Amino acid sequence: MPILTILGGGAWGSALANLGGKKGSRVNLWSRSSSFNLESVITGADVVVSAVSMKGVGATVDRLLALELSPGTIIVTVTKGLDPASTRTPSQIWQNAFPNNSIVVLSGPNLSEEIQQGLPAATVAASWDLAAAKQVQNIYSSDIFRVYVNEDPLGTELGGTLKNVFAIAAGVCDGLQLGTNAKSALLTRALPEMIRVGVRLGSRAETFYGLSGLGDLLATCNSPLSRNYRVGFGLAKGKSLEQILQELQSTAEGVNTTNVLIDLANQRGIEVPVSRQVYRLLNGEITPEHAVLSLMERTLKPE
Ligand SMILES: NC(=O)C1=CN([C@@H]2O[C@H](COP(=O)(O)OP(=O)(O)OC[C@H]3O[C@@H](n4cnc5c(N)ncnc54)[C@H](OP(=O)(O)O)[C@@H]3O)[C@@H](O)[C@H]2O)C=CC1
Ligand SMILES: O=C(CO)COP(=O)(O)O
Repeated sequence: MPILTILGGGAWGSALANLGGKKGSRVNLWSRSSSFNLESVITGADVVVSAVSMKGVGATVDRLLALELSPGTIIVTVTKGLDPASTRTPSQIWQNAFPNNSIVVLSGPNLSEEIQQGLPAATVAASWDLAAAKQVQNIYSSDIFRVYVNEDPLGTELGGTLKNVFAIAAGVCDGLQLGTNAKSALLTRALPEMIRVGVRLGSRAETFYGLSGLGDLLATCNSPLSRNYRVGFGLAKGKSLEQILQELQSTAEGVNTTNVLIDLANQRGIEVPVSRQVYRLLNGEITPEHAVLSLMERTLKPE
């Protein structure tokens, strides 16, 4: 029976603990408020899943570095964010800290509330080490959770990370009641923007057409269960970002991701028109209506 240790007892960590238990793994769920110590649940673990938000990744890596993690332990990262200081993804941070361990990215259209209700979903386990990805596939696949594998961890991770920026835009679109045509245009233009960034950072374009890219874009941009969508919706309804985040009482990674993405785009000269309007909106430079107008009035070009 595999031993699975989840780090982070938030919405997604809790759902992943339940999903892991369904398939018969022995599951430990650890969070900073746990009464047991981290070492006791790391020792002997076959798989350690990091389910903390971006702001907790550095501290979690440091905690594990202080312990003896076996090189045979697979590290799975499910965080959908970018590090503001280095612009690196969580899997890059984990790989850098643990060069001898296999790192697997688990990402897809996986709204935790639906999964906790037992509704069916699919996802992707991605790694340079395909055997490790397949091990995670076996541990997590069940009658309600179908896991695919691929060998593009960066593309898989960036799909789940970048779609949060567009989920904010989609929330604005729905909050302003712009209609189905506008929403379709937004989501369709979001995909090449994600691919442009992903390919420049070293991912494969085709990964973004799969579950972790287009799949997660559709789920998150169409669901009020998404916290990032709710950020955009709230802004369109005239609430301040501060008030929205206070009411959410949960993680909306898209806010930080937008800021880091614009840094990256500026450094590398990547064209990200939709993300740039989301950035200006989040930073109080424009109104939601002005953001829409700016996109409509861009220089005309071929599709
Ligand atoms: N909810 C969802 O539907 C999905 C979420 N994700 C991603 O998973 C990640 C976690 O999201 P979610 O569980 O929903 O968020 P929550 O807001 O529910 O939980 C936040 C988690 O991050 C941890 N955390 C926050 N700050 C720190 C810190 N400074 N040090 C250590 N740990 C910290 C918390 O740890 P602790 O438990 O110790 O308090 C908690 O586990 C995000 O990147 C999100 O994008 C991915 C797929 C689906
Ligand atoms: O990533 C998610 C679903 O795949 C969760 O989206 P939110 O973080 O916007 O709630």
